[in-house]
Amino acid sequence: MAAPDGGTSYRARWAALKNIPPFLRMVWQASPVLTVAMILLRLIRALLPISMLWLGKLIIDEVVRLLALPDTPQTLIAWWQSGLADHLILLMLAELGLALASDIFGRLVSYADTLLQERLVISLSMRLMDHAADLDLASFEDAGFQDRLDRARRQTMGRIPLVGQIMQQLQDGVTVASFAAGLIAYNPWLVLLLAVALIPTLIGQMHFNAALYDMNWRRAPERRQRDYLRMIGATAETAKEVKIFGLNRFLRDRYLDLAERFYAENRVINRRQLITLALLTGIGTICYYGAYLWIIGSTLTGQLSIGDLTFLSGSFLRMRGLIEGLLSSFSSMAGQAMYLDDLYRFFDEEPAIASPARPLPVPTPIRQGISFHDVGFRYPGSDRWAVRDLSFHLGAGESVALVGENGAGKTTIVKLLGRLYDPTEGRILLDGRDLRDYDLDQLRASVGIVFQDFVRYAMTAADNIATGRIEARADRSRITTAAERAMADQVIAKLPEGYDQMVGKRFARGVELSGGEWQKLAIARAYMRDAQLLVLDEPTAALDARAEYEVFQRFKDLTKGRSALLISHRFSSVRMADRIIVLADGKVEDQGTHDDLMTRAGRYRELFDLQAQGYR
Ligand SMILES: Nc1ncnc2c1ncn2[C@@H]1O[C@H](COP(=O)(O)OP(=O)(O)OP(=O)(O)O)[C@@H](O)[C@H]1O
Repeated sequence: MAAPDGGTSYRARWAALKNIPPFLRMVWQASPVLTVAMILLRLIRALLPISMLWLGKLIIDEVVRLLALPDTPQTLIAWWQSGLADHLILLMLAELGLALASDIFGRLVSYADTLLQERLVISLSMRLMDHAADLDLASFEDAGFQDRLDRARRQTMGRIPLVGQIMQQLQDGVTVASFAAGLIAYNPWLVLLLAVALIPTLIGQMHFNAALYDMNWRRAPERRQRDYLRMIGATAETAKEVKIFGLNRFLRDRYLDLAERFYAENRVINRRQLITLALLTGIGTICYYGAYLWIIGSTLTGQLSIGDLTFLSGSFLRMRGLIEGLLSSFSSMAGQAMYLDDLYRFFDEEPAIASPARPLPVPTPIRQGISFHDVGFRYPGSDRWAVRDLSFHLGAGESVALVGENGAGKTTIVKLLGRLYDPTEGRILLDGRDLRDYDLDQLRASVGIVFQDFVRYAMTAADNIATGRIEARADRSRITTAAERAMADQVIAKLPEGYDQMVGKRFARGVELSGGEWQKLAIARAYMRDAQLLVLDEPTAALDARAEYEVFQRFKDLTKGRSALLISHRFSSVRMADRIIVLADGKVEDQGTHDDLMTRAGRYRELFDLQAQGYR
């Protein structure tokens, strides 16, 4: 994948500003009410600074005017009684009112800001999860995609403050415009001076933000590796092996090596930034004092009043701070907007596996079964065929076992059955129609697969089973029945909190289970479904021989009338199937019942004898 137009070019940065409107649309979608409230609050707040400064000027001019009067009162009470200070008092009250309002609006803005950001996190996270669920499994197994996903996930959290930043930007923009209007009224050159002082800083800042983005972009794969090393160096899942094999040193050295390279490049860019920006800011300061000189000079020559002096120098000071802030946050905003590309690119990713425009309903019951016709499949990015010229039939109501050595293609067949992938060549037919013609959700709902590497959810035991049919999560009797069928009920009976026991060590109160116990929970998931085709892809490897035998025996009984596919390396279990398919190098090498296969001097008998010998 090519890098986006060199992060170092300003064009890329300006172009990234186009990402802001869609981002604002997302903000709006996250909460229209809060967005409107935020804009109104900030608009009011934007006009308060100039109003207060102007009142300050009026107050000073009034004081100067009063002091210049002949025979001024000598005490405060006398001032009060004379009524001369009435106007001044009014002005001061107005100033106090504005100061109070400014405080209150400030608090309201940060309150609304926090709420809006929270809403955005929620809404973006939901979109991310929904979209990830729609994408193909192939995407998740692709390293390039994982980098994109990683960046997109980061964006959901990392870009959230951008909301506040854009809003602040708008607010400061309005404030600056109000000050600029004031300055222009006095002397347009003042505004120009200010611009000359600040533009070089803006360009410098933009340049360095782009360089940092560019580096982050290029280094995403390494960063993922670095984070992965840190993760395996310090998590509960890996602690055992890391200790026993003494991997700590190896992991931290590799981590350090990657981290140092990252750090070195980061330091170079940051150092350059330090020097350049220090110089540019110096120019800004000189210009600022030039303007200050003009203001003081004009006051001395009587062109400006003392109130004007305070107003102008106040405006100037505030504006400089504001514009500097605006420019730097504008350029950082543009920089952040470049990161948004990653988020959008992720959202733009379309799944290749989807329902057709006019999907067929999956037949219930399935009458003929499933047939593979010369199916060939290559994993994306791989030039090796995982299966090739594969043809076999899985009849309705039939139980079939797949055997074959590691890498023979058993799991690949399971993935093809669940349409996690589509064949590269050939066709898979369900009751005579291509799997691709059926409604995808219905198809997946009619197969129940327990994978070899099933997920161990850090949730309650009941939820671990309910994931097999999450809509039935509240149906406790369905869950307990599924548990009994999978012999998981015995596991659960031993848990202090039974079905409501948190399992796994990730969270507090969690109880760790043995590998076999986890497998029983996973198998129970299959029984939660009303699947017409049930697949056990070797989820029984950690079960002892007796337990596996029993699981398979029950599986066979309980799936009567439904199609079942069993994968196991244990021949004692495999022989229970109506038919056994022997796979080698992604092809069907032989098939038949156990007895058939044992009469032939093929791979099946060889493997069977090998295993049997081990037990003698
Ligand atoms: N995600 C993947 N990307 C690329 N190649 C893969 C992927 N998964 C499997 N393969 C390759 O496809 C071939 C078949 O793998 P598969 O997992 O189907 O074998 P299996 O028969 O289930 O093996 P095992 O008994 O070890 O589970 C293997 O050569 C494997 O290297």
